[in-house]
Amino acid sequence: MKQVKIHDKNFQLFIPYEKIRATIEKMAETMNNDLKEKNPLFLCILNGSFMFAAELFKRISLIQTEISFVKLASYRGDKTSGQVKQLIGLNEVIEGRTVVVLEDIVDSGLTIENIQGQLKLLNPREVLVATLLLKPDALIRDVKLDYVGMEIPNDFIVGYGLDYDGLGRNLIDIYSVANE
Ligand SMILES: O=P(O)(O)OC[C@H]1O[C@H](OP(=O)(O)OP(=O)(O)O)[C@H](O)[C@@H]1O
Ligand SMILES: Nc1nc2[nH]cnc2c(=O)[nH]1
Repeated sequence: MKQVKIHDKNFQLFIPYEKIRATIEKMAETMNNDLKEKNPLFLCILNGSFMFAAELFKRISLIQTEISFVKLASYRGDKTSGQVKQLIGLNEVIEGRTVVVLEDIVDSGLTIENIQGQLKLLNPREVLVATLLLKPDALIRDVKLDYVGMEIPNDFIVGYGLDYDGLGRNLIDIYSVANE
């Protein structure tokens, strides 16, 4: 069994690349059917989603489509607002458009809920969400997810864009933390 040590933790192979690729191929096929005539704007949420976004977007066969890359920036607000995560880097006008948010993982659901809320203020036609991975047992928010690649258990994972303290994003397969 393939293993890797990152910082202080051991990880074992969990989802091989071939399975990831096949999952994304299926997602793209469904989206190609659903999003015809919609001129969708895909929004890749950096950092973790870059590999998923690249693998998916090259399989989107529509001509009228674009992709853009945004990030959630943490900064200290005033004492009352506390920690605020603001969506930055969105240069496109999304009013009246179909936006497809691309996430690598939905865990608690807090991030995607925040992103959906911020995008809806800009009056898009609709905000759809595509996530490669979902941890159903970790969800604490009732979020609407339109395309889910795979459901996984509530264990910490790395690889394929996902990091452990900055490292592991370059692993081609997905690994899960080993129980020791
Ligand atoms: O559902 P949640 O519990 O909110 O977790 C999901 C979020 O966590 C990860 O991002 P992270 O904050 O680790 O940033 P990164 O993508 O830059 O690694 C992932 O890319 C999602 O955006
Ligand atoms: N690397 C990593 N980031 C996450 N963000 C939310 N859940 C996870 C996870 O399991 N692994």
